[in-house]
Amino acid sequence: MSRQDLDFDLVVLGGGSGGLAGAFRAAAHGARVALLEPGELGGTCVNVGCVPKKAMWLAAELADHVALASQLGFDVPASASLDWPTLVASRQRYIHGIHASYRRRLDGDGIVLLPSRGRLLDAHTVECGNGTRLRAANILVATGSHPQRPDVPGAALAEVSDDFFALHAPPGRVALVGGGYIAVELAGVLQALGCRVDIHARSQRLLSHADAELAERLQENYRQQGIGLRFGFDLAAIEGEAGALRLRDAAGNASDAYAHVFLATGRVANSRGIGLEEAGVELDARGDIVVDACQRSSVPHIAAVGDVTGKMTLTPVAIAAARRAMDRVFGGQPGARLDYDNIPTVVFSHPPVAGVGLTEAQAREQHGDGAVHVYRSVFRPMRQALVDRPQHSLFKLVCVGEERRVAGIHLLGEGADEILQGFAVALKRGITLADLHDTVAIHPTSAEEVVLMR
Ligand SMILES: Cc1cc2nc3c(=O)[nH]c(=O)nc-3n(C[C@H](O)[C@H](O)[C@H](O)COP(=O)(O)OP(=O)(O)OC[C@H]3O[C@@H](n4cnc5c(N)ncnc54)[C@H](O)[C@@H]3O)c2cc1C
Ligand SMILES: NC(=O)c1ccc[n+]([C@@H]2O[C@H](COP(=O)([O-])OP(=O)(O)OC[C@H]3O[C@@H](n4cnc5c(N)ncnc54)[C@H](O)[C@@H]3O)[C@@H](O)[C@H]2O)c1
Repeated sequence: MSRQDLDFDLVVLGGGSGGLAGAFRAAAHGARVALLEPGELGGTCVNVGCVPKKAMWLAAELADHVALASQLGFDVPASASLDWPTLVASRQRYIHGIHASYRRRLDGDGIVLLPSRGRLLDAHTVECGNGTRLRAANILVATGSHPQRPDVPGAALAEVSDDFFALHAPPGRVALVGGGYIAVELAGVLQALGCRVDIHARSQRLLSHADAELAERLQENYRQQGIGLRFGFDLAAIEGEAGALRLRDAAGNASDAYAHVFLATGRVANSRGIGLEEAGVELDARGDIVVDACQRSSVPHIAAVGDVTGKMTLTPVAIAAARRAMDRVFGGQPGARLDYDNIPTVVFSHPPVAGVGLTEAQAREQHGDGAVHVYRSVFRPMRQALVDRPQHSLFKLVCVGEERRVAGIHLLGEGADEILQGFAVALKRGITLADLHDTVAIHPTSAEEVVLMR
């Protein structure tokens, strides 16, 4: 097929984190690119994920700071009332600015934006919603994921994280089902903004991906803040009517009544019904697109990145994978691929949980108990100590071998979200405990605890 027979060098399905990053990088390499996005530019992250979530998290932090300020003698009420619509309006104004800036960049880079859902007719042809057919040498699938609802009676009565961002008033008494990222983040935000929250988790602890000791301490923190935690919860049904919903467990017990029930029970790839399997693209049992280390699907000129692949479903991962895939296809870098090891993560809880590398349990399993050395620092950040609050931070290093190579860094406490990034670079470079000790501390900070642990 010659270039003249094709409409584009690349058609991208999805204008979220991965799709936009892939389109921009391909265009930078000189490719003729079309991008299909039926919704708002920016996808989940910008519209119903990281960005609005962080805005709400910042507001929740502010609520806490107001209380602190009052204890420190400032003439402010101990609990300031929030005009929720004003907060939402500021948040949405910020998000509209992101949409506009993406539109300008697409225009500037000569990328054709089609406000349409795409469907593969064959391995080189994408059909838009209005029937237009685009022939492309390469296709990038970055269609993301959607919330999964447990298959129980009454599940439709409950809401999901998308609905949380559509709230125009504080939701009052709230149940969150799930013990992962979203349940933990929304619980922290809502409780800090004056709601009463219970988490109902199927697991025996929160945040199964995180170091167990940090998760336990976060649980203590959440209980102190008044968040109800129920573990081993097996959801059987959701009953009642809007405004007074109850959860029933498998043993038949009914919960208190809640004004809102939010399901945060994982997400499912947007991979069905868009012609992928018909075009020869392999999906696994969960519906994730199967890709190799270079993001190639089972059809080599069709690449996939981000949530639709189910691999580390985070925005920076989708972006990094997309850029490298486009460097491989259009940038003359045949070996370009993302290293999925040692990707740092942050859960925006109150306080945040940040981690990179192996948890203590993973290190013990991989290297054996004898080779693992764990260092901890438990301390009260100055802001908490000044008002004699009980909240402590827990910082933890997991080192392996005689040379004490740093294999994991796990931080729970205020500032953890900002502290980890630099240390994640160091861990990826293979530093040892001695390298940390050789670095002079910055005092007085929480971050200095990382280089002072012995
Ligand atoms: C509540 C919440 C909070 C989060 N917080 C964070 C965070 O703090 N940090 C972080 O790193 N990650 C966070 N995430 C995860 C992050 O949002 C996702 O990992 C990221 O958005 C994935 O990017 P993507 O490009 O794969 O998909 P998306 O960003 O979801 O983009 C996919 C796009 O494809 C479009 N699409 C779907 N089907 C088609 C089709 N057939 N044709 C054309 N277009 C189509 C969709 O409309 C959508 O815009 C959060 C997620 C949620 C839900
Ligand atoms: N800060 C961040 O980076 C951030 C924030 C939010 C979301 N995300 C991404 O989005 C993804 C989705 O978030 P999530 O919280 O929905 O998923 P998750 O995988 O983090 O957690 C899902 C939780 O739901 C529970 N669960 C599943 N089915 C259940 C059922 N039937 N009944 C009760 N509990 C059930 C699981 O045990 C788990 O605790 C995350 O895995 C993460 O990759 C990232």
